[in-house]
Amino acid sequence: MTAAVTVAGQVRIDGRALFPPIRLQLAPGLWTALLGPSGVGKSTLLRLIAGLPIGGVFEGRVENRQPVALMAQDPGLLPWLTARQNAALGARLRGERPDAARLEAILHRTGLADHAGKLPAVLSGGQRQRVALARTLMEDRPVVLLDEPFAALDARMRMAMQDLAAAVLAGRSVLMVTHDPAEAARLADRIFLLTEDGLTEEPVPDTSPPRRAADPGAFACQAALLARMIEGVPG
Ligand SMILES: Nc1ncnc2c1ncn2[C@@H]1O[C@H](COP(=O)(O)OP(=O)(O)OP(=O)(O)O)[C@@H](O)[C@H]1O
Repeated sequence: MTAAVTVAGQVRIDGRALFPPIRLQLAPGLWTALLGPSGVGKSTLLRLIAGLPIGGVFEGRVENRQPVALMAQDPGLLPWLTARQNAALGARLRGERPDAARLEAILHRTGLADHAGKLPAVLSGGQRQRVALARTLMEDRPVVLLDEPFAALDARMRMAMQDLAAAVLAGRSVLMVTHDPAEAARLADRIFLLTEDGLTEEPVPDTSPPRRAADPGAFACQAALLARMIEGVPG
């Protein structure tokens, strides 16, 4: 079993700490979900683990850093490349030939086969997000960081893409930021909630992910998470 990637410390933006010192450990080979209010620093934690610059000062360390694939909130597609070329971008940037069979299979499984020759400008928001997902699934990395990866998808497509990601990324250490407690309850082996008060680990269902949409344990987990997420909200 590979050592767990861990981010420990705190982040200051303009001198103000976003949250008290935390220690977030990814479950090796499993899915970890991270929820929390907008602006609390979830994407910043992903960028720290990816070794990318952040908008503030990090006081702490990242332990057991490993090669990552990052799917950022913004699909970040190159506008002059087709969906297929964008999906294969990682290999091209490394000067490698993309695995053509794998590329076509992933384009097919992300529902992009009929759109693979189109430029991002003529794709819908959900199609663009699926190109970014396809690009991430093409990468063969031990750690995969997903920032709200299914947020732009309709309910049916979202569930299909969740199942696809769970299958393709089996055995990877995945950290997924999401605002959707149902998504966390369906996909995660471990769930954390980050707030201005710190990081807490939340209970997960006792079944293995990906869970059925109607799984009673996932429903109960979703309800409990929602209650935790709106604690202190008036009304
Ligand atoms: N490049 C930057 N320069 C300055 N401040 C930044 C920069 N990037 C992020 N921030 C600030 O850092 C804080 C945390 O941002 P971050 O994107 O990590 O939040 P988040 O929890 O992912 O939010 P959301 O759920 O809305 O995506 C926010 O207050 C944001 O304004």
